[in-house]
Amino acid sequence: MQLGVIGLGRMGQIVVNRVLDAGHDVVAFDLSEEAVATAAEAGAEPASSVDDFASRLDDEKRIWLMVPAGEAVDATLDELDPHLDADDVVVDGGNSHFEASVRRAEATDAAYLDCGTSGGPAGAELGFSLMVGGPEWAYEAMTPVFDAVATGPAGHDRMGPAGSGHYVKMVHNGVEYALMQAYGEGFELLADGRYDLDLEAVARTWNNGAVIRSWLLELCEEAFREEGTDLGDVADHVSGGSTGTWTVQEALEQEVPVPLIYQALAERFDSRNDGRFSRRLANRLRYGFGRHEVVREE
Ligand SMILES: NC(=O)C1=CN([C@@H]2O[C@H](COP(=O)(O)OP(=O)(O)OC[C@H]3O[C@@H](n4cnc5c(N)ncnc54)[C@H](O)[C@@H]3O)[C@@H](O)[C@H]2O)C=CC1
Ligand SMILES: O=C(CO)[C@H](O)[C@H](O)COP(=O)(O)O
Repeated sequence: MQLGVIGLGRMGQIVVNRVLDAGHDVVAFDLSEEAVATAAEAGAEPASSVDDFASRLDDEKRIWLMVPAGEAVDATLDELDPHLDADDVVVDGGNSHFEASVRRAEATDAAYLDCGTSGGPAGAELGFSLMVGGPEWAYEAMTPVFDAVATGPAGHDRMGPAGSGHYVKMVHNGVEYALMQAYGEGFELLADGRYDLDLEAVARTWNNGAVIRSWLLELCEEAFREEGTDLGDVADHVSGGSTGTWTVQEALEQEVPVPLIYQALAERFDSRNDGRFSRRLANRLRYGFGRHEVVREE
């Protein structure tokens, strides 16, 4: 089978490599010539533009987009659209908002599959977990590619109609935030608590048979091993947050309580503030009602 891949960054190169390793052909394009050259070295057929890319694909085009979510997806689809018809399949494997995916599925002539991709660059060896939404025939047509990119046949499934794949991935990321927060709080208590503990040893012990063992906990173990039990100079700053924000917005709309996911998201936002206004005001209000001393900045 032949697959065209657009977007050859951290994730796209893995898609290329895994599909090539499974014995399929790949045509590759990226705005970065360096990224195209890397894919070509791995065995992909390089393309120099979207038009050139489309001209190298078979009549029934099978395309995987792995560009950043948002404008890049729309820009790529705008350029691809004149080359697409109803026999073609386009997969968006990025972290797009599910409503954008529904809109794009309606707008294009091709069959559109929204594919939530989990595993990250670190999961390259094992393969990814793929959550796919869109027409059943298109999912079936892409099965050899999904088998190659995922951990295998059990690593992907069709979640439902257009949007459902990215919807499930959005919630997956919300769960990811809450799990990270829970591990973070537990290790913070251990770090600041009564015993002088080696947190790498704690994580390793937990990872061997404990109820709370997981890949994220293995990554905690790795972090303590590589950064030290006090995390060295790793800053109190967490970036990102779009998928968690969408999860909380959707939970509010559906009136489903997700306090843990919200709290984890709020902690991220809080990590980017040097001095929280609300806490400074609380500091001053305690003086207002109780004549408690105001703690002043040095
Ligand atoms: N890195 C991760 O852990 C994961 C990322 N994702 C999602 O996968 C998608 C890609 O992520 P990464 O590979 O990490 O990003 P990246 O930034 O490493 O790579 C993106 C690539 O797309 C190319 N690109 C941007 N606009 C383009 C355009 N209009 N036409 C052609 N190429 C274009 C860039 O040159 C770059 O090579 C994003 O939606 C991301 O949210 C999903 C799961 C995990
Ligand atoms: O989807 C992912 C993991 O599952 C990606 O790593 C994503 O980039 C995480 O972004 P954010 O931290 O902003 O949610």
